[in-house]
Amino acid sequence: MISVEEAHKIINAYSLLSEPEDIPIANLLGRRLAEDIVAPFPQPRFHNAAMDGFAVRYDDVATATKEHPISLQASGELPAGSAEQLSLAAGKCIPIMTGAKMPDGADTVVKVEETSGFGASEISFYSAGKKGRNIRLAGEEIQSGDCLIRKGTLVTPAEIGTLATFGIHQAKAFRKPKLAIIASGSELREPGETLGDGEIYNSNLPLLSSAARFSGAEVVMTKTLRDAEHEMTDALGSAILQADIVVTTGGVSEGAYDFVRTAMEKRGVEAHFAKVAQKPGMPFYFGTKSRRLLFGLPGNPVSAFMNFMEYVYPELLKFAGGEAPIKSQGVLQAPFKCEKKKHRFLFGTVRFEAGELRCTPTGKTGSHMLTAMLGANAILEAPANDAPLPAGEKIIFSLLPWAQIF
Ligand SMILES: Nc1nc2c(c(=O)[nH]1)N[C@H]1C(S)=C(S)[C@@H](COP(=O)(O)OP(=O)(O)OC[C@H]3O[C@@H](n4cnc5c(N)ncnc54)[C@H](O)[C@@H]3O)O[C@H]1N2
Ligand code: MOO
Repeated sequence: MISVEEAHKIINAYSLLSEPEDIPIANLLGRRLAEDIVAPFPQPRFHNAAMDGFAVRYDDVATATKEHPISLQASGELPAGSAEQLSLAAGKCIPIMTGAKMPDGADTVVKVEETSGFGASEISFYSAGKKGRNIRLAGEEIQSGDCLIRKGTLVTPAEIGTLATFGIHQAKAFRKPKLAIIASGSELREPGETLGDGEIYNSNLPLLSSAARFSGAEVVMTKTLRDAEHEMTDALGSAILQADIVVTTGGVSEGAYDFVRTAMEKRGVEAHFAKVAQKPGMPFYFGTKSRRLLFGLPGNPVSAFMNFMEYVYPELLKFAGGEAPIKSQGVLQAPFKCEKKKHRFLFGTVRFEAGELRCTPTGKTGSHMLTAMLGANAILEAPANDAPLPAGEKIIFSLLPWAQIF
């Protein structure tokens, strides 16, 4: 049996990173970038008007007031998008719209509200504002060649908008992992079916498939098997063909019908460990085969879920160019029952109250008690300890990916 730290160390040594691919901007949301994005031109690209109004030489209107307006002759017009490079002569003004290129010789834009308005050949100016006012200068936001977005960044609407601003219609991004999930257990029936004596519903498949989607992974195969070695060997064979990461639940401990380890061996998977000193989730297999990671999770739903979040979820994120989620610390509001020789994981709640993060563990501690997860927003954890951690002690927690601190 190895420790949680050792299990992480071994899995980390086999972490996968997908090969980058060119992705059009419409499909980039939620992906991690596999390249730095560099500004192909300055932003703004050219000096342009920030207001609809008149391009002027400031000195021509410097003393204008409502009581003593100054009149200038209007010539030409500059709507946004105009390629014309006009030149402003002294004593004149040019009507200009927001976003239009500044004419040569102009140093200020007076907005139309501070004038007699568009449409006449003679314009009265009622105020000049400040020299340089209402002009967006070329490069004031970004210089050509500046790094806009770093490799590894998760693409959100902010990145999509920035790429579009610079006319970038595709970028190199990491592929999302393909995940296969296999549930084994002759006692399992699917929700919607009728239960026979001694049977239970298969909660692990829907539980893990739905959790996986929050990582961005693509679930390419789900299968439920009876406890028969050839069924597991066949399913592993097709999972290895289709998926980057394979997860099984059940059949991984000491029972007479626990075939995961032997089926993995038959498929030529190299085993790295099969037991971790933790509760829940102690029977836990990890193996690798030709750029595939294979996780044999225990059948108990809480155990399967805890191990999925602790070990598999980070690998799904890393495959797609991300990083393992960061754990935080809060203050216990009730005692946390530790295990003497095992690392303990429990569902719990984290609230922000009186300036601190307050953590309360669930009272449902059994690894078959999946309803302990209802209302939980975090997984709390503590290393092996002879006594419970008392209220007031610090406790480590991981926020569930779909939850918030309340
Ligand atoms: N002699 C020993 N027995 C057990 C040990 C042990 O070390 N020695 N470990 C116990 C622990 S801890 C766990 S956890 C379980 C893990 O066992 P398996 O991974 O082999 O899982 P199964 O025996 O197939 O199932 C365990 C439990 O979970 C239920 N189950 C299975 N699959 C599903 C599913 N898809 N949806 C809902 N529930 C599921 C199954 O009916 C069992 O009740 O082993 C202990 N035993
Ligand atoms: O490792 Mo098991 O999950 O304690 O029931």
